[in-house]
Amino acid sequence: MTVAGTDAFVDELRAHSRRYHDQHPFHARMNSGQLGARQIRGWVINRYYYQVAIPRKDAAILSNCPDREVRRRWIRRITDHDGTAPGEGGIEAWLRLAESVGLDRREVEQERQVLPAVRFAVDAYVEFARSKPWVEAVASSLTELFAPDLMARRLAAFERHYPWIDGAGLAYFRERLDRAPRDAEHALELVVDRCRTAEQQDRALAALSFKCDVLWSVLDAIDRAHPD
Ligand SMILES: O=C(O)c1cc(C(=O)O)c2c(n1)C(=O)C(=O)c1cc(C(=O)O)[nH]c1-2
Repeated sequence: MTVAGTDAFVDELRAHSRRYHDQHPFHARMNSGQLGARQIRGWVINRYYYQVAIPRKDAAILSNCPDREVRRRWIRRITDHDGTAPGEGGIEAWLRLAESVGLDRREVEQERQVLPAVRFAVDAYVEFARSKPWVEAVASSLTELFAPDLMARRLAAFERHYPWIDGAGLAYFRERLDRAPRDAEHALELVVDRCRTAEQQDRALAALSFKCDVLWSVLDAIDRAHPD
């Protein structure tokens, strides 16, 4: 569909919240305390594959982006995930989450238990960033507009329903509460600024739809593999 002014465009981007993976039945069960330890572990193991793909996806955006100002801000996303020294960064925090749900970090890092459909979906996201114009790849990151609400609900749910998980393991989600809005605001600014024609706006909307599908497919695969 074609949109006109900036407000209508932003409204359409935000309307993708209806397709965000917070609506997925697996997340609904997670947030209402219905998942068992095996299901939580399966989710953490598979989501690790997404976490390690994110900085590679962001490096692909940087490599396609000729604008120095944009690169200067975007590069923070990579150091947020990788850290700047051993023992730091979001991926390390995810591994601590893995340990606090009872997993062995080496087992998680080996990625042997990652489901084929999760690999396909996450690899498709990285490939999208490599092969599409950088602004479209930035638009695909805009699911992060919807992430903070889900993070807040997830934190509350883990503390309330899963007391067997060490609270220190939840640091990753606490950090995302601040970082996701910062990152999403920057991405939204860029997309609104660079997508002026109806065609550019349609491509940005399609990129965001694609990303909603990536996240949904990841959860479909995890849900199917861990019915109980
Ligand atoms: O747990 C989640 O529900 C969730 C969702 C998303 C998202 O909406 O894409 C991201 C993350 N977490 C996340 O941790 C993260 O670092 C991240 C980076 C990106 C991105 O597309 O650049 N999305 C997300």
